[in-house]
Amino acid sequence: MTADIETHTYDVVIIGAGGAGLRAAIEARVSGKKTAIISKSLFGKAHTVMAEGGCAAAMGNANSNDNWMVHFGDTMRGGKFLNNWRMAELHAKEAPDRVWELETYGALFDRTADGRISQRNFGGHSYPRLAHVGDRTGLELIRTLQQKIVSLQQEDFRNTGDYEANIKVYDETTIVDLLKDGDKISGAVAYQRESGRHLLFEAPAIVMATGGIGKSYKVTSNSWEYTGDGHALALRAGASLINMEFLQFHPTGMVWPPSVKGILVTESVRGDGGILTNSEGKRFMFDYIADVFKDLYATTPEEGDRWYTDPDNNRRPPELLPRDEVARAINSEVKAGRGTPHGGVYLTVAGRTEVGLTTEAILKKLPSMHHQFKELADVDITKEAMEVGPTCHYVMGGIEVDPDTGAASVPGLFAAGECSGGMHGSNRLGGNSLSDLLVFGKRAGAGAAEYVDKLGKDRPVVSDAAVKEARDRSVAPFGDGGQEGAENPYTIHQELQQSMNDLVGIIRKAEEVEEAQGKIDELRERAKHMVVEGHRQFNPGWHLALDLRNMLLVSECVAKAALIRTESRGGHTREDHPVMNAEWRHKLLVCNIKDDGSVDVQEKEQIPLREDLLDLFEMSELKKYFTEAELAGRNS
Ligand SMILES: Cc1cc2nc3c(=O)[nH]c(=O)nc-3n(C[C@H](O)[C@H](O)[C@H](O)COP(=O)(O)OP(=O)(O)OC[C@H]3O[C@@H](n4cnc5c(N)ncnc54)[C@H](O)[C@@H]3O)c2cc1C
Repeated sequence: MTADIETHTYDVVIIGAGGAGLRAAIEARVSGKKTAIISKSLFGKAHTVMAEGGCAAAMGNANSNDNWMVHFGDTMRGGKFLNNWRMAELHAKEAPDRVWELETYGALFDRTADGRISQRNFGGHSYPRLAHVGDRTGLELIRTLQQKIVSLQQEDFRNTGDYEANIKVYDETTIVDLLKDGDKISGAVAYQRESGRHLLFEAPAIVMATGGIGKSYKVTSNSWEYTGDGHALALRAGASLINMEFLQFHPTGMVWPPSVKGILVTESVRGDGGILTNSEGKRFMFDYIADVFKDLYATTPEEGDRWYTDPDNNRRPPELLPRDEVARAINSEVKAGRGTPHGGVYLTVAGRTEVGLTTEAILKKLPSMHHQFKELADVDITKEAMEVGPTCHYVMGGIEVDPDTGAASVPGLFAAGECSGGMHGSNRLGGNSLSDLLVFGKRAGAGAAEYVDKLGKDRPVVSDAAVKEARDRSVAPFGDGGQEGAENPYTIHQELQQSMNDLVGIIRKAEEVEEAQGKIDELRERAKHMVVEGHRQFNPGWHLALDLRNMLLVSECVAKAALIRTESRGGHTREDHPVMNAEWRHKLLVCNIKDDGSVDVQEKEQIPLREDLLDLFEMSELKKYFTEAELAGRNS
């Protein structure tokens, strides 16, 4: 017992029970480490469970021309060459093994006619590459990883008589602060949602796997737990964040009815043959093929449609451009007055029999979408068009890590999944997150285990004073809501969401981002006076007050980086700097926390792309992204 608080001691603590956290936990446990999994949500209800379309891996099942090099090229192209190339390389090379490994854990993917794992098309991927289970892939992924964890617990029971001897799950438990001994991680403080009681986890290694930050935005596909906790916890512990200006606005969220605005409409709808049209009935994406993609996409609807059945002799339809391109195009159509009655565009699978979308095929391939629209909007997608528009979906930015081990700059801190940064550059391709979770979850778990081995007996120690400080800080919001100057967390959250949506959203300009920064400063001051009433047992107002500390910090990172990057690239579009600038491609914006608690953003040079990887691209393509100086000396 330290500082009169329930204490648990582990080798490795994993914060987050999504795909990244569970894969990291499996690796740490099989490396012989006593491992805890902490999850803010219920076990099984992490964001990964919501993933629909699939998991990208160049297995070559649907087209034997596919291989890791093509996948690597697509990922770099999708990220506009700002990606951490080593991560993109490891990801492309290792994703197939991670998917096949899932099968050994018991995953049941959809199959091709000859019995291999079925792979579907997605935006920005040259070949059908997404291993999937209908449009419920994340559910199967989480189910399988959980099953593997249970099997490890059964093994531990056989050996020790205790299921939880070496791996234990603490769900509905939220980490509020990381603890350090000198410069090294020593543990973390949490509270339990239901009881409000605090817990202390002593551990020399922590893997952050907390997912994204979408709840800082008003219209988002993300659920309640995506409040940027891991980003903020790591930042406050001294780690750096990169690429925070890059947020993915998924082109197709529901726009109607208002209560479900933002809920995702999977990209598989387009991958399987769905088309986007405006209020004039025009397939408008043909007008939005950017120069860098000109030769890769069909220029007529006929060619685009032929591609579904004959991909080797036709180019893909522009509905399958990377997400940033499609989201901007939809935004432009709506702004030009060619939107639907509810401010979106139409997405249609009904009647697309020419690409194989019969009613039966729609129901088989897109059962969740059919159910979602029928239940939430009373729209039958086998007969009617869907109304869709952009929704804040994914953060490319995150904790800066070593690609091979997932280690952050703070000794003992590791990160994987959506809360880590670098892999996807300025824009993530659909399907590349589920594979990212598996590849880098495994690597971070192994990295953490190796770190613990190297520490030996010389483990960092938790200080009672730091635990008390964390605990006191977390209960500080309790008070009398009627007192003068008291602020309500729900009001602060609403104002933050509105500002981020309107001022640092899909299209940005300097004055608006500056206005957002002013608003964040104001909200940070007001947040100091947040008061929550009642007691600590299941008190959502209190939980939100604690989450806001993280959302405000992460929003400050997004706004500050968005102001500094004076170009448009991937998930960062500046109306006042509309062009991609090669001088910015080799620069990262790195966020750190200053002594006064505010965010400092500095430019940092990217490590140049390795020569053999550069050789995978045509010179004509590289010229679109790189400066002349960077390409000097290469054969044109
Ligand atoms: C609707 C939807 C559909 C998607 N479809 C696809 C797809 O088809 N293919 C694809 O590749 N990607 C898809 N994505 C993206 C992908 O699902 C996510 O990027 C990915 O699941 C993130 O996984 P993760 O393991 O990093 O985090 P998550 O799965 O979100 O897990 C985060 C975990 O951290 C926990 N947590 C957070 N904060 C704390 C804290 N303070 N203390 C303790 N625990 C904490 C949460 O409770 C949760 O357990 C989709 C996303 C959405 C929203």
